[in-house]
Amino acid sequence: MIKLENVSKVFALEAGNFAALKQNDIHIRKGEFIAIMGPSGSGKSTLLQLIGGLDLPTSGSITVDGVRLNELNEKDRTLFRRTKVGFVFQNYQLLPMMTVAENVALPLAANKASKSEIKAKVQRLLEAVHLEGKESHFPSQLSGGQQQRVAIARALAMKPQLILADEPTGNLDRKNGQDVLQLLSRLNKEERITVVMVTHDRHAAEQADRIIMIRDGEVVQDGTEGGVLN
Ligand SMILES: Nc1ncnc2c1ncn2[C@@H]1O[C@H](COP(=O)(O)OP(=O)(O)OP(=O)(O)O)[C@@H](O)[C@H]1O
Repeated sequence: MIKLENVSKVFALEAGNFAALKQNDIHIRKGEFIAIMGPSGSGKSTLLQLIGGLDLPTSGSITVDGVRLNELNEKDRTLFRRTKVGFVFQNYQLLPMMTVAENVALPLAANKASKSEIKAKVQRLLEAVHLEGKESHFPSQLSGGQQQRVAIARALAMKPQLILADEPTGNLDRKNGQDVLQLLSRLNKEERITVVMVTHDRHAAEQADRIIMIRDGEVVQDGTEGGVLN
């Protein structure tokens, strides 16, 4: 599903070049639930951005669902992100002036679906995250956990094979965090959606099949080999 070969990411800074990721090989199978952990600044978000085609590696190759991201032009990379990947962020990234239904409908509207099609789909997506009845609410009228579930519904709108979640429970209390983790876990198990989640929270990481640890831009431990779960 996801294959990174010898992937490095170097940022050019005034003080010189900075390698945020250094020659990493990572292989993630379809249907896996992966947690990426590591200290602040170790390169976790950078890794997620590369897998999601939000940025390109400086060297090495990245293949996602048979697509070699290095070889896509800007337009195809945008299409890849829109159709293949659902992004979930720590701060939800909902549009505050839009209702819950309008937020979830955003990716569908961009795809020129008809109004009735969109309405029916939004309804189904909100049911899937147990937020039926909240269609006309604004994000500010929901709890953090509910907002994150709206963001997950939006991420699911295009039926992605892959969800990339960057600290999805980072802003949530334990109960709301649990709900969001359970939802990701259910989508992984029942819909066979591959989930790659960056987290600082050991408890959250334990939901995953495998934990990949990153330090200073390098994978230092991989759950399948190092048994970090035990
Ligand atoms: N666009 C950029 N330009 C320059 N440096 C960057 C850029 N993006 C990230 N970095 C640097 O790369 C390193 C890795 O950043 P990244 O955000 O991937 O870390 P992280 O592990 O996700 O950290 P955190 O847990 O604090 O979110 C950091 O030192 C960061 O300053």
